[in-house]
Amino acid sequence: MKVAPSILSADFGNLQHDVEEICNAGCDFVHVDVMDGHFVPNLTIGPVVVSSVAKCATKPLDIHLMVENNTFFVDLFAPLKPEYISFHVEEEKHPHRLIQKIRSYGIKPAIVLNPHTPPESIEYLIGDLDMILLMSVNPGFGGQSFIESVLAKAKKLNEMRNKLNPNCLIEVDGGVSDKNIRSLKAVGVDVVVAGSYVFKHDSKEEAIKSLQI
Ligand SMILES: O=C(CO)[C@@H](O)[C@H](O)COP(=O)(O)O
Ligand SMILES: [Co+2]
Repeated sequence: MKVAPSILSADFGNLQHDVEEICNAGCDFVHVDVMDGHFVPNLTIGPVVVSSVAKCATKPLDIHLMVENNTFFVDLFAPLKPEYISFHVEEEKHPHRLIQKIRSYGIKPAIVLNPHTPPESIEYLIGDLDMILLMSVNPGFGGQSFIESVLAKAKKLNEMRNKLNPNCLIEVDGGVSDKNIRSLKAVGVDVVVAGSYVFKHDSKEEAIKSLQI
């Protein structure tokens, strides 16, 4: 299991320190939550701050867009060369076109599904994706409780991707901890995002290792 700590739970007054700490502690990706105050009722960081994060991160960035105007934000973040840019399918009229645009920048495209969005909604996109991100909380905030129904959804999605695109990873984001990591592994999840669980631990290394099962 790969682990992407979400810097939403970092200390923004000491962001460089916290980014370096999770990278040195052995995380696989640095998860960056971009919120615009419209798609979700919260506002986070833009390309100025994320470019500082990119400079001190020694692990690849996993940018999670929670915004209304996806194309505008893809153009804004592409020069920072993240490994992944993911966007919410609920907020995109032309997801296939946006996947092509992300790939044209040399970035791996990923799609995010909110807790209520069925995996079947992306059946005809799976072949063009590098990762699918399942939200296991309602997007917008860290520190929420894990929604159990995502386990059945991940199981169904795992069957779909094994058939249609075995190289496409499944990522789960929200309320992930050592309490649910085994259940997530059992249904075929490849990558977990963990914000509050990692950052509340004194030893980031122990926290990250406890999820890398
Ligand atoms: O995208 C989001 C929230 O919208 C996440 O990436 C959270 O930041 C995860 O935080 P925890 O639930 O792990 O505290
Ligand atoms: Co996220």
